[in-house]
Amino acid sequence: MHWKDAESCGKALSELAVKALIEEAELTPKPGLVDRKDSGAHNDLNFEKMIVSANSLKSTFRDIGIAAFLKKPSQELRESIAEIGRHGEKKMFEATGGTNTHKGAIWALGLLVASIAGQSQRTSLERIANFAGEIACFIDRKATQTSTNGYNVQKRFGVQGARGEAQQGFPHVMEVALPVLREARERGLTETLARLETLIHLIARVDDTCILHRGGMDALTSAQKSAETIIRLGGVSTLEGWRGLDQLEKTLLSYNASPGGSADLLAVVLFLDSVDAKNSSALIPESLITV
Ligand SMILES: CC(C)(COP(=O)(O)OP(=O)(O)OC[C@H]1O[C@@H](n2cnc3c(N)ncnc32)[C@H](O)[C@@H]1O)[C@@H](O)C(=O)NCCC(=O)NCCS
Ligand SMILES: Nc1ncnc2c1ncn2[C@@H]1O[C@H](COP(=O)(O)OP(=O)(O)OP(=O)(O)O)[C@@H](O)[C@H]1O
Repeated sequence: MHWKDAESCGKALSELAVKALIEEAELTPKPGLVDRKDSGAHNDLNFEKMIVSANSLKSTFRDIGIAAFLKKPSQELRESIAEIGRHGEKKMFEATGGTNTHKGAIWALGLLVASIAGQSQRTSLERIANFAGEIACFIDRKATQTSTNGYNVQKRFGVQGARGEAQQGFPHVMEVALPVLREARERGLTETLARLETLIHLIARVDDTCILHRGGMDALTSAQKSAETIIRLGGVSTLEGWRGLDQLEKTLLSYNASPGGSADLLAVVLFLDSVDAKNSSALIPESLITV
């Protein structure tokens, strides 16, 4: 995808980012998370709030796309999008009445929107993820919050969380989740099952600070083991694997914990997949497209 100006770039990318957030919320069932069926481990959240929150972020992603248009990773870029990201967090809290719905998603999708907007021509998802990682490695000198859940968990358990995932170029997205999604589609799974399979692989592998701060290391290890069991049983498209989802849900609820970080990374996967699809369709010469 490349655009004639910053505005059309920002608008196009923000539409794809918000669509990915809505698709993540819509995926049902999702163990421990808000979906169409219930609110998982979140008593202050529901499906409608997730959708209102996702839509409230349209201008945030648009503004990030505009600010990053044709810009290379730099300290200046990092700080200008951090400002927009923080403003987006404020909007999200206003839209949800104070509940955290999409903090991790604003961070990850914001960086990726900035990365794509910075490219002067169509490029690979690998390059996009690496470029986003480079932006994330600059220190935001205006960051004010120091005792967030993420920081506290990082200090206590030594895990890198959302910051590390982005700074390393989204390894769980690029090396785990995207290949699982594509392979599941190739095996003929329905889109819903393919996305659920992707989420389960993320839960099995990601050091999710949402789970850690609610339930500690026990909760994280138990959730990862439950997800791993589903994979070992053949995945969500087998009867045994499908039944394993109940066990994963029970495990998460017993710790009052939800895999919010994995859910955010699923939204990232859906976003990158839609960017890739747009890029490939743009390769078809217009003369061959019949409407
Ligand atoms: C770096 C961030 C994530 C702050 O982290 P924080 O310490 O507040 O952590 P906290 O645990 O409270 O939230 C992190 C969020 O990440 C998600 N998450 C948790 N674990 C993981 C993981 N392993 N991988 C990816 N995401 C994860 C969760 O859903 C959670 O909501 C970010 O919110 C931030 O710095 N925002 C400031 C604005 C900014 O710089 N924006 C950049 C441009 S958009
Ligand atoms: N479908 C979803 N359901 C619930 N959470 C999600 C979903 N998708 C993504 N998330 C992520 O999970 C995070 C919510 O996790 P959590 O409730 O643990 O955070 P918190 O509100 O900061 O902490 P706490 O309420 O425990 O003090 C959100 O920041 C959001 O990014």
